[in-house]
Amino acid sequence: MCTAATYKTKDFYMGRTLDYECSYGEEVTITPRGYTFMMRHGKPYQTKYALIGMAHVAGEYPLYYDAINEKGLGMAGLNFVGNAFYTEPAEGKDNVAQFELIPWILGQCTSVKEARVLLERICITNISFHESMPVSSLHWIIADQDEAITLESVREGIKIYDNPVGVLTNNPPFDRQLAGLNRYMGLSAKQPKNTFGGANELPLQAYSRGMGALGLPGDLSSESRFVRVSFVKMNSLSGDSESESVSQFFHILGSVDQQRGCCEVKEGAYEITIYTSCCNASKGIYYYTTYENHQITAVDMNKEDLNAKKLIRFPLVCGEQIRWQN
Ligand SMILES: C[C@H](CCC(=O)NCCS(=O)(=O)O)[C@H]1CC[C@H]2[C@@H]3[C@H](O)C[C@@H]4C[C@H](O)CC[C@]4(C)[C@H]3C[C@H](O)[C@]12C
Repeated sequence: MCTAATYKTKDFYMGRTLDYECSYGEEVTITPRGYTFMMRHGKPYQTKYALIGMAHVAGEYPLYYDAINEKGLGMAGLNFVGNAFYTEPAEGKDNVAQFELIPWILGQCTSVKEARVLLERICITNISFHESMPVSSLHWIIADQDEAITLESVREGIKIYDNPVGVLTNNPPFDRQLAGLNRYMGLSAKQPKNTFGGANELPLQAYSRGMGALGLPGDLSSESRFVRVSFVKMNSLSGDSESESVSQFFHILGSVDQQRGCCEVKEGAYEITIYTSCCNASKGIYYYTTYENHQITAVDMNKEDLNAKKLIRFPLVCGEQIRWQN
């Protein structure tokens, strides 16, 4: 399972949890401007804008899971198993393999508005990066400071949904996830009023704090995480400084954190939150924590040469960094 969310204070933030039972060996990776991608279906393509994100680097190829670009546009791919449907290349379309999609969009768009134009002629193809790698079944959130959309390639074709909550998890398809929120419209951060018996009121009491959100689902299913993180995000309050915003963002995604042992995917294998990211998309900073490193680590793309010829790679800092006080 995975969860992605956006957050706006003075700057625009976007991030995700990457939940899985094994890691593919990812690194924070900067793709500079003018980097050439050998496209599977067409002419080589050069990025106009630099991007920073989490990627598994194969040779000199960054296989991005999520990223932002230097213009403040962000994108994340989340599992969509059983619903994602990619096709053969189509005549007259921009044929883009699933693993090429993030650099294809972020390398040439400055906003969701521009991405929408590009997506009108896209065909996401079912070719794998390498025979040793499966084709991932994903859907994507694409967001900037003004709006967010969800992109799904399903059997009926390409679907683009406005995403007014700025949240994405996994199955079912996004329209059903969003409709699911209707069931929770009574939830509130305020204490509940007693309306239980209508005119025949019972003397019921709110005997504990937090009862306004009673019924908020607490389990790890994708639908429940969608509701929970949407509630937390929509009610979130923080100062707008960098540290207050980043701190609050990690708390938002903390509401869907997965602890080892709670979600068995096969005998003896458990899904965990491998990493949690928070990108300041306005400033080009990638913050992350890992399952075993709760200290926030950051990489600022603007401290690097964005016109470099090669990928700039940062292996993840893993292992708890404990600050001893005595
Ligand atoms: C496993 C990851 C998604 C995590 C997730 O959504 N978990 C939810 C599980 S479930 O639905 O609830 O069952 C996905 C997100 C991005 C994926 C990677 C990226 O797409 C980049 C390449 C693409 C290649 O085709 C496969 C390797 C890969 C390196 C992918 C491995 C894996 O599928 C990743 C890492």
